Amino acid sequence: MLKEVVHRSHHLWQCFPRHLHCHDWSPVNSKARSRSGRGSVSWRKPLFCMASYHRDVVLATNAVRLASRLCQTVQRGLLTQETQTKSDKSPVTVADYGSQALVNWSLAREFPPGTFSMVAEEGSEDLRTEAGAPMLERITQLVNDAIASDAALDVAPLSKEDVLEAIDWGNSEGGSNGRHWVLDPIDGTRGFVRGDQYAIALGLLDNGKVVAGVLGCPNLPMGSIANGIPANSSEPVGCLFVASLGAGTTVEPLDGSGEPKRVHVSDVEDTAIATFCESYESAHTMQDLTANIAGTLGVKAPPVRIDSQAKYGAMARGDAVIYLRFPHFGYREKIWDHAAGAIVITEAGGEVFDAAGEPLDFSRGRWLDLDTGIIATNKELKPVVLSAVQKCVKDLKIPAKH
Ligand SMILES: Nc1ncnc2c1ncn2[C@@H]1O[C@H](COP(=O)(O)OS(=O)(=O)O)[C@@H](OP(=O)(O)O)[C@H]1O
Ligand SMILES: [Mg+2]
Repeated sequence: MLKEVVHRSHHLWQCFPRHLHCHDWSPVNSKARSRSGRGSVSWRKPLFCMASYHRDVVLATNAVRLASRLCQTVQRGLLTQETQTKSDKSPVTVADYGSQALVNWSLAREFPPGTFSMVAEEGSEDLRTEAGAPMLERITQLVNDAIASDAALDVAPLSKEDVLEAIDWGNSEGGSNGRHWVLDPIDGTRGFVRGDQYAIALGLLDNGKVVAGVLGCPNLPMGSIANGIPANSSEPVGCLFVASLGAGTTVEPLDGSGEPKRVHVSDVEDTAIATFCESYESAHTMQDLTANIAGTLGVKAPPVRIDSQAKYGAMARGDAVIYLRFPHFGYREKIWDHAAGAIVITEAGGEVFDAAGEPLDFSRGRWLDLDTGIIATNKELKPVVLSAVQKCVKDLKIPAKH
């Protein structure tokens, strides 16, 4: 089946120069028909020529929406099955693999395998073993259910082999030359298991720079979370953040029920009224250090702690003014944990940098090679935040470059 899709995509691909695609999606959408009981992830049609990454953004948005559906299904099941313990990792793994397969499959409808590079978290090795067979069965079912739930996708079901193949399109090492997609199929695994925040994070690198990013945040309220995430609120949840170089950052409902709106980072310049956000999990960031930095800055509000790159999205629309992340000694950051989030912030007018004040370098393969920590804030506050960070890091005597 994939071969048929790839063939059609390849034909499309040959018709248009790279980065400047003026076609609508009629070859895909002409087959779409409305079927009762099936929603649509609102596949967008690019109608006219726009900035160079517009087409990539459209594809990425559709891919993330589709993967979000699968993740929502799995999380719902995880939280409702009484026999399922929350410490059981298997549902998470199923969702990770399924989300990665769907994003890769979606991109491969337009970029034939072999013509796009994807740096993603998962590989299919374990699923190819006898022990992995039941899991592969379940993933294939979830992937096909997600595709079937979309009225715009009238394609034959994927086989198990198709799913394995799609997962493995994510095995690129990235690097400083050319275009590389970067995917975290479920960022914030622990939040996912708890029933809290997580994100499907898809970025695009061009010659080592992040040029586009899409964050699907299925549990993030559309309204501000500056004062934390309200329990049992009637606020609509599910946000999609989209950013591309020079085009700004937008947020819209993940379910396609509303229009994208431009967002901007907070313009607060007084640290006494600033808020900061950080990882929910204390194992993921040195919360003593971040408290110290916040204290040095005179920040009074308690931290907003949420999982995943949903933090970057929340910050991009001004819910928090500062983001502080300081993993414990020895942890190496991976590019898929920050690529999409970083451009969501920078295109919203913010800055993302390490403790040396340098922007993050995504050109070195699967890992980020940074000085201590990751910090984000608005341009006005960067000098004062950086100075507080450097003072507190020095006091802590953390070895540089960890
Ligand atoms: N020990 C340690 N230190 C620092 N960071 C770690 C660590 N272990 C994991 N990770 C990565 O953190 C990703 C989760 O993002 P956050 O840390 O922002 O969220 S949270 O901790 O769940 O609140 C998480 O992403 P996922 O693995 O996709 O969930 C990890 O890549
Ligand atoms: Mg992650």
